Amino acid sequence: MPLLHVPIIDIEPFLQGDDRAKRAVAAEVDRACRDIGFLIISGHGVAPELLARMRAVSNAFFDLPMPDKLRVAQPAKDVTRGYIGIEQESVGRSRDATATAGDLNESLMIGPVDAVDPAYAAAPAAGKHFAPNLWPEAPAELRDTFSTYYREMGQLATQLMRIFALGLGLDEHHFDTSVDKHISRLRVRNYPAQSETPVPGQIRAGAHSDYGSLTILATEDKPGGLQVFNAAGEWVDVPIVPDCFIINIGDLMARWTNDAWVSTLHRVVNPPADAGAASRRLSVVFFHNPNYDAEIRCIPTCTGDAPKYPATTSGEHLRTLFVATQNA
Ligand SMILES: O=C(O)CCC(=O)C(=O)O
Ligand SMILES: [Fe+2]
Repeated sequence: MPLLHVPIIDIEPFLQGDDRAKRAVAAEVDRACRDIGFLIISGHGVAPELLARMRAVSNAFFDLPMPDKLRVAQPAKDVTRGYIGIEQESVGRSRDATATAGDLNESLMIGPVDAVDPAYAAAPAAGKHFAPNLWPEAPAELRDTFSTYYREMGQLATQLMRIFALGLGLDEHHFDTSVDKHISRLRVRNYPAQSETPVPGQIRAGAHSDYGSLTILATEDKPGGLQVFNAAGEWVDVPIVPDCFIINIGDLMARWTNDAWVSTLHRVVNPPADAGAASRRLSVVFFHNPNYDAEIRCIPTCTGDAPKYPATTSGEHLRTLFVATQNA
């Protein structure tokens, strides 16, 4: 019987532990990724104060007048940087070309914060994955806080990829060289309180799956939250557990495992009409993506089946999916 709800897994024994403790964590994570593609982690070691700072600077940014936010507007559809306004994106289109309703959230996004070899960053295959970040002038602490958080999430994601490797029966360090120059994106999403009824079919974030290797989400318990589509075909709420992160795998990881693991459909629903006024919600989302030139070729031992997908690269896979969801 597959898991039908998102499990909570303490990863501290992996971060601290001996070989047996590590394998026990990896086995639980493997089961979650196979069955439902989502898990909640405790014992991750990230300081709650850092998250509190992230939330404070992010809310302060979204509270700025629109002209200030537009100073760091996303420069082009294939550049995953800057401010994206309400209804400018329909994430549902990554899976359903007919999903056109604009999502009811606004967001601010950054990419890598530390310099890599300039020739590597400027190579044609790098595309826009090392485009410069657009930093708002206010709030003043935003740049430092986002950069610290980005680095911290990069480290946590590397550990999660090690758990993944072990869970898939590979050497713990199997993915290390594919993620040492990761092109992850940190995106904060503000879901404003809802005073008007959305148009039919329009929700806070349309049903989609994430694109990359894994996502690390910190959100808050507000009316109108995250739901995942389980193996029984039901939408189930993801519980918000204090000081825990919600982790899910993305399409790239599913493809890498030859679909042994699932990149699960999820969405953010509208609050009930009578709770709309108190429903403002902030999500801090770290989309972990391997190096742009990491080759994503179905790992033969994951299923024993013939590869379902041709080999691709992380950079190409991500660019295609992101561009498809941006509205004119
Ligand atoms: O805000 C959330 O809870 C989830 C957001 C999400 O799924 C995404 O940004 O891909
Ligand atoms: Fe998502």
